[in-house]
Amino acid sequence: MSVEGFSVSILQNVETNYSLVPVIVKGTKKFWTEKFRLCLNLIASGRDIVSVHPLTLRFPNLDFRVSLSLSLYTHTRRTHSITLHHLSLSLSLSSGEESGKEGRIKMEPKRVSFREGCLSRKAEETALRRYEAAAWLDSMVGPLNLPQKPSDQEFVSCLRNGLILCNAINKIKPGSVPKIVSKPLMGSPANDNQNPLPAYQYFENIRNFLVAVEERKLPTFEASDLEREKLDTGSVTRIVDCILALKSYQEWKEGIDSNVSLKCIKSPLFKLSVSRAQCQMTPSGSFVQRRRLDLPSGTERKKPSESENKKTEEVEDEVVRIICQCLVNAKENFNQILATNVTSQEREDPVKLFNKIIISCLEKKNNVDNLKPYAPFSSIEGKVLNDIASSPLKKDHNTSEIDRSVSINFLEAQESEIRELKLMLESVKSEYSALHNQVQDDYATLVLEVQGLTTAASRYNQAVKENMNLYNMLQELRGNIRVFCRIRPLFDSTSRSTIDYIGEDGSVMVFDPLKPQSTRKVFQFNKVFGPKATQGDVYKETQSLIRSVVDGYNVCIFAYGQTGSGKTHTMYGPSGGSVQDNGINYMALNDLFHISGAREDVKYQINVQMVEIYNEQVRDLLAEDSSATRYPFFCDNYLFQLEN
Ligand SMILES: Nc1ncnc2c1ncn2[C@@H]1O[C@H](COP(=O)(O)OP(=O)(O)OP(=O)(O)O)[C@@H](O)[C@H]1O
Repeated sequence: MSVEGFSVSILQNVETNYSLVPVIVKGTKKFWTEKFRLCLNLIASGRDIVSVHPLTLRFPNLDFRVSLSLSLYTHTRRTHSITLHHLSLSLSLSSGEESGKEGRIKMEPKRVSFREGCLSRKAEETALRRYEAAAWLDSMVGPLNLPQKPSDQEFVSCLRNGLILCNAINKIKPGSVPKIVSKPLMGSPANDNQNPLPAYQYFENIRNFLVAVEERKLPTFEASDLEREKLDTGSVTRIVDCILALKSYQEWKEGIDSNVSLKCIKSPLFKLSVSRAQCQMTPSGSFVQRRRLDLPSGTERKKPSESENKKTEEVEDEVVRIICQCLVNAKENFNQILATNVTSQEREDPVKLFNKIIISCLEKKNNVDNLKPYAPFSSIEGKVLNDIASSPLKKDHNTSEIDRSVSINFLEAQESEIRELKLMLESVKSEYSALHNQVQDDYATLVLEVQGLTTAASRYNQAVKENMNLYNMLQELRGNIRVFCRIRPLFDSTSRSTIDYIGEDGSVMVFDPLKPQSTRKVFQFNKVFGPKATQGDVYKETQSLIRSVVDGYNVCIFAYGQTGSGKTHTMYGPSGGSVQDNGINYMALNDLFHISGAREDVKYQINVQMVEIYNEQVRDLLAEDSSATRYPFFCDNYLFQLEN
């Protein structure tokens, strides 16, 4: 990819997944500074990088000998580890002759543990900030005759007499320190380390410097931090913070690198400062225009007075100072916050990690309390705070104390509701689990019952089928053709019977009553009904065949005999008789309707036809048309359908 003539090629290193960035060295120091920042942005884009910290560009001399020191922290999701990678760029180029020569950032990844990485990073950050502060002072009031990377001792010793600090702030804003004690008093040694000023003299400079810094609401330090005996990391850090704040103050005051800074530094404090600087650089420089730049339009209704402007600026400065202090505290307590408040899961996501650190810092009581005095502002000042709290700038970065307190209350309410919802969820889950178990039990019981019923039904059907088979098998065994003999009673009581003997085995013996000594004849039948046998006795022997008809078997029952032997009496019964005198036909039809009606799963159709065979002529006894009574007459018109 190409960025404004600055050739940047990002190559993927498969093993480490880092970027190698060949660059062509052209341009000025300022050009390089901007391009390297762009370059780092390109490196950081699209990667899971916890931090890119810090970027230090050194241009110690004019032969374009460039060194880049970069600590890149990346987070590996798979192993949940944060890895520190030291990147260094070393270009050794002569001025002019070797312009255009390619340089390359060398990657030297070094894996360290998370805690070690944090400690190492903090120490490195402290050192780099010290170098940056020294470089800036050198550019402002130098030369300081310090090494490129001064130690804490060297750095503090250089500042101890206060001359450099006072000159620096006077250069930013002349007259900030009206009187600088630069010469020893009578009888005192000359200066610096060989002849340091008396303590009370450089204390005068330091005190004046700190007063000037404090007037501008910038981070300060204690004068004792410069004392040799109390020199420690915290003291040096406060001094460095003060100097770098002064540097930022100088940058926005002069409007240098405003665009680049806005792009690279995302702090709302810095944006607010830049916005303020831009307002001051406008021709009118009015308060209204400043509001238009960084606050909503709601504050444009009333043009504030001069005193209100001043008061509003003071309020803004105080808010800015508190927020700045909050961020500094966050930086100093970074390790503690990481160790106590950040879970391993949150470390996976850089955005979550950043938000967690900021929220942990903002949750300190002091930060909220510091802003409370400004909450009840009812005039312009209140609007300023409200505007700051509600401005998109604040919402984007979650750093405003006012909005933070509202957010905390909102989050607490949300957490309370979430807890209640969780309890409800647990209750519903338990109820659902109980119902689910009950349904499962009922379902299992129902399944067992259905299975039992199915089994019983299957066995019942099987039993019915077996019974039917056995029944019809029994009918066959009893004989498919059965011949019964019924003996009609005598009409005349004086006449003599020809029946000599009726056996239980179906045999009957007959003789001639006029010749009692004549030979007797014996006939064998399936059963012989005597003269006293009733209609029911005769039908009882034939009733079993009616069920076989319903089971699908063909059955025929007919009477045979000479005239007046009682065929009609047996099959129909006597005319005008009672129900008990009904013949086989009536009783058979009654059973037929009864059995077919009991079997609901089968639909039966019953047809009745009545014919007479007389003198070898067949006649339909149910036909209404006498001409159609003679055979053949079998047609549907003469069939009587009797349905259930
Ligand atoms: N078992 C009986 N008990 C009492 N009376 C009977 C019995 N059998 C027949 N009879 C009577 O005998 C008479 C003749 O019977 P039936 O008419 O049934 O004979 P049939 O065989 O039908 O004669 P045909 O062949 O001439 O029609 C009838 O009056 C009938 O009531």
